[in-house]
Amino acid sequence: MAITATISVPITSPSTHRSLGSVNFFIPSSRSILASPQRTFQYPNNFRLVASSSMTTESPVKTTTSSISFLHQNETGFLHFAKYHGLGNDFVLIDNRDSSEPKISSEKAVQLCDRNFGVGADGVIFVLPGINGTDYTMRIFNSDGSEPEMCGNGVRCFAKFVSQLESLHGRHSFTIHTGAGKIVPEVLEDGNVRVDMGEPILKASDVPTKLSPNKDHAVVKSEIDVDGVIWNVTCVSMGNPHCVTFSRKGIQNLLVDELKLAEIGPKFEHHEMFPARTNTEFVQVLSDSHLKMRVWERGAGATLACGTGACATVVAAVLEGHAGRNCTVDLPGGPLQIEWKDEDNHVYMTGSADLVYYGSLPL
Ligand SMILES: N[C@@H](CCC[C@H](N)C(=O)O)C(=O)O
Repeated sequence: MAITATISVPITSPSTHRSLGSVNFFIPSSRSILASPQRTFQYPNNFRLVASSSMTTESPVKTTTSSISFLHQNETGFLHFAKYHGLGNDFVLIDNRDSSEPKISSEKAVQLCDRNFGVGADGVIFVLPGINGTDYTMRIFNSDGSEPEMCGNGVRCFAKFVSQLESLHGRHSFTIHTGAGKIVPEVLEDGNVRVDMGEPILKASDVPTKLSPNKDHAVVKSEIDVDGVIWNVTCVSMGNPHCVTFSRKGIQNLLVDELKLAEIGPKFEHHEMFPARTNTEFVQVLSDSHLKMRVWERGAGATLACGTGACATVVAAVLEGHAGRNCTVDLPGGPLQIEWKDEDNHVYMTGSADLVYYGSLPL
């Protein structure tokens, strides 16, 4: 539950010194946070945002109308957004329910995602009107401006954002149209979100990968040469493509903390065997129900978590015989609970999604 401890944050135009609005910071409950006395944030278009004051928060307070009204502001010329994260995989969320076209371009999304000159995020997510009988549509731009089909952590953040926009309380669920088809998140009583992520796609040409299928049209524990090193990979699509590896020549169980991700990740992402590029998960098996994973994301690089990647990891672990269908996947940003159900072949993901703050930007 978010609270309403608010720092007064005026946005002023450097040229006219005119007030342009404000940003509210909502601090997650059960934490005590001391904001530094003077913090400066630089936003695109040379607008400067200065937060001064300090505060502590000690007890959870229910979200009040001030956060709701902040989200429903609609002066023209401003982009109102919410910043959320799912285990450190962070997103700018935009209420786009009044139009089926995203309010900002992919170029603008790249600027917003910049961690030095923008808000800083792994992607920008739009809440659009539903299509094909669904309640909402989700679209997302990666931080490089490309548009993926799906985002697991993003869909949990989307669910929490929609709950706030629609003032939904208690346990509730809705349907979301995505590039990966219909996705159904359920916000639980404890604030976590459980998502029916649908069926994994294993057919090589649909992932897509040019690696030769070796098991029922799928690529399971196949060798791939990446810059002279032979890795064993299983390819899975959760709507978006994933290449999962547990081992490479000479190393049966990867020690993921030792990997130089920034060096190896891009070589997988742009490998000729992946015509749509790929997300890559490097996985260490801790037990048959506990995996540790680091990810290099297509279009975003090394992130602290990847929901679709955690789902693909458990599917690959089952196919390679490393684990059972119900696993905890530890990511750098925290754990996800993943179940690949035998009965319906769907993958279910459960994890947190948290509000960081609300903000406004001149468009
Ligand atoms: N972090 C996301 C995946 C976002 C999309 C990905 N970078 C892609 O291009 O496929 C997740 O949590 O699933």
